[in-house]
Amino acid sequence: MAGSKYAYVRNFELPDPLLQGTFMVFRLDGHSFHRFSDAHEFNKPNDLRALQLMDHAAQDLMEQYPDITLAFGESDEFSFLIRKSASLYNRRNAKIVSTLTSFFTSSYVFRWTTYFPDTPLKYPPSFDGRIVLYPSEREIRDYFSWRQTDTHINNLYNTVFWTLVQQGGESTTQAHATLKGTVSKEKNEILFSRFNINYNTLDPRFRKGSTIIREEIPEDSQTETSTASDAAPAKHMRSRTKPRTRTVVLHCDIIKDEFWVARNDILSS
Ligand SMILES: Nc1nc2c(ncn2[C@@H]2O[C@H](COP(=O)(O)OP(=O)(O)OP(=O)(O)O)[C@@H](O)[C@H]2O)c(=O)[nH]1
Ligand SMILES: [Mg+2]
Repeated sequence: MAGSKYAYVRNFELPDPLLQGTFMVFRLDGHSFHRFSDAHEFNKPNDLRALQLMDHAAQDLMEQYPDITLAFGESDEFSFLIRKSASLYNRRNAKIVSTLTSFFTSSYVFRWTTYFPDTPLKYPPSFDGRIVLYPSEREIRDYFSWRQTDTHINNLYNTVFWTLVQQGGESTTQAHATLKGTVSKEKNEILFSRFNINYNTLDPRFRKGSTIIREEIPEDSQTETSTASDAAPAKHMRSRTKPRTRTVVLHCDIIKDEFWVARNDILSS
């Protein structure tokens, strides 16, 4: 059918392909979550329910998009590694970013009541999203090390800050002043000497963030009701050669070589 006289406006749309053969890192971040966490009374410094909800939305996204091989999340953000060879939406930048951000956001809202049964949503949360391309494995490993180091720095600060306020009776202004200019060692020392808290024994979830990988489901536990990914085709259509996988949340050291050596499939293809 011939286009209308208006159809020429389409020519103003520009292609936005992402370079082939490069790793894509898709990161999303809660918009104004300082306000959102206050409005919904998140526990300070870490709200387990909020973190588990983020993890669940991230798992939903990985189950929807098999090209994602790894995810890492902390606070109100999550990063996803999309394989180099992915042809997802013809590698169109805006299409991938908008669709994945939208899917994650709706999953977050969809599962809200599971984690916050007694806290009605006061307004719709939103997330921003972006993709950064990286040429090689080195940058990918450094990228995830960067995010996990950030988790550590933020969590140590927030832990000491809120301990000074909640257990030390300091005002938030005083706590800021107490921590001003301190290095990690001094923050650890404040926790230990004043509150008898050994930072290294606190829940690794808070110290190390959430790392989500895929693992193969053993053949004998593959049932119709399993929570496996791969947007499961009918059982009789499944390829026998391609094992089904499920996503698993870990709180481990993604910075260490061991993580990558044990899971070389994350960076392959
Ligand atoms: N109390 C509490 N607050 C949290 C938790 N996780 C995230 N937040 C809040 O979310 C904020 C996330 O930081 P940012 O992403 O830098 O800040 P933001 O307000 O979301 O601002 P933009 O991302 O720039 O829109 C933190 O500063 C906290 O205020 C949590 O577990 N407990
Ligand atoms: Mg944010």
